[in-house]
This record gives sequence, structure tokens and C-alpha cells, in this order.
Amino acid sequence: MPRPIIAPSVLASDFANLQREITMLNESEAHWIHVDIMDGMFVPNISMGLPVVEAIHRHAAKPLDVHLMIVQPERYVEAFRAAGAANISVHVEACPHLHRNLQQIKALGCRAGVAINPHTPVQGLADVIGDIDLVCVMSVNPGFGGQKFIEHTYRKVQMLKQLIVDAGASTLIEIDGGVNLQNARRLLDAGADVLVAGSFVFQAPDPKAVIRDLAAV
Ligand SMILES: O=C(CO)[C@@H](O)[C@H](O)COP(=O)(O)O
Repeated sequence: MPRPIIAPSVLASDFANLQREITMLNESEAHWIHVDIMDGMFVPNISMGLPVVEAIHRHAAKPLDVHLMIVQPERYVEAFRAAGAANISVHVEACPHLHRNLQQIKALGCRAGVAINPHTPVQGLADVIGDIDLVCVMSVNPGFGGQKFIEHTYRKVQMLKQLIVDAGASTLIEIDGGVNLQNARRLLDAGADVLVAGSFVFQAPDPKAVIRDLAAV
């Protein structure tokens, strides 16, 4: 059984000690560093912008997995690439021209991701699944860390996995929101490849141990 990719979400980290938090992630068994960008429009919260992503990138020894929760993401994709993003995910709900947006991200040399909200059916991705490197399945409503995992996600991941297999695609499935050691194994069994975890990692007394446990699930 392949091991999951673990992507701790810095949204839950101590922003006043960001360099220390990134050093901890560098020393941990995390594979990617998940960075949440919120604009107060697509989601009812504002998180961080380009200068903070640049600062994280300066210290990070791991790829930055940037999740754009913003309207009209095509306006900023290039800037986030320049700031250090390795993966860029845009929300399907924010992209009337998703195919074009995916090509734009790939042309910059990034992994092209699509995030989908809990109410959005996976079937809407069928015609572009071969163009998507990563689907970020939101298992909470985007905008805030520390929310309760939505149980319907398991079924959704199974359906998405089937869609990927049927298309002969190699798209990774990432789960974002409320991930912990209680649901991780079931998510991987349903077809998940990447686990994003924010509060479960950063609120733990020993975040590195939690990351190690998630990687070993
Ligand atoms: O995108 C988001 C929230 O919108 C997530 O990446 C959260 O940051 C995950 O945090 P936890 O639910 O694990 O606390």
C-alpha cells in the first residue's frame, strides 16, 4: 500500500513564529507544505498573501501546495508561481473557464489542482480529469481551520477515484479539512493520496509526532 503524502496546513500555525513553524515542518516527515490563500470574497475570511508565501518559500525545504480560495484566480496564478508555489489549486466554483485555468497553471511548470467544495459533485470534473494533477476535496466548507469533518467525504472520494480510474488518469486525491488519525485510514482506503491537516498537527503537543503518525497510517 503506497504511503500517503502529508501536507500540514500552515493556516493553523503560529504566524508570529512562522520561521520556527517552517523549520519544524522541514525537520518532520511532511512531504508538502499546504498554504491557504483566502480573499474575503470567495470565502468569508482573509488569510495571507504573496509576501507571506514568499517568506515561507525562503525557509521551506519542501514543495508549497498553494490552495487559492479566491475569485478570478487566473489573475494571481503567475504571481503565486513566482512566490514559490509548486502546486496551485483553484476552486472549480470560481472558474467558469477551468480548462484554460489548468493550462495556465501547467504552462508555469506547476502541478495543476482543482479544489471542490462539499456541495459540488465530482462528476462535473469528468471532462477535464485527464488535465488535473490534483483534486483537493474539501471535507469542510472552506474558509476556516478547525472545523468538523463532513462524513459524506468518504463516498465522494470513492466516486472521484472511480472517475479517475475510468479515465485512465493519474490524478492525485487530496483531502482538506478536519483530517485526523480517526478518519485518515478510511480516507486512504476510499482512494485518497494526500492528507492536509491543520489544527490536528499544529495544536498537538508534538506536531512532528502527529505528522509521523499520519504518514504511517
Ligand atoms: O482550506 C482549509 C480551510 O479552508 C484547510 O486547509 C484548513 O486549513 C484545514 O485545517 P483543519 O481543518 O485541518 O484545521
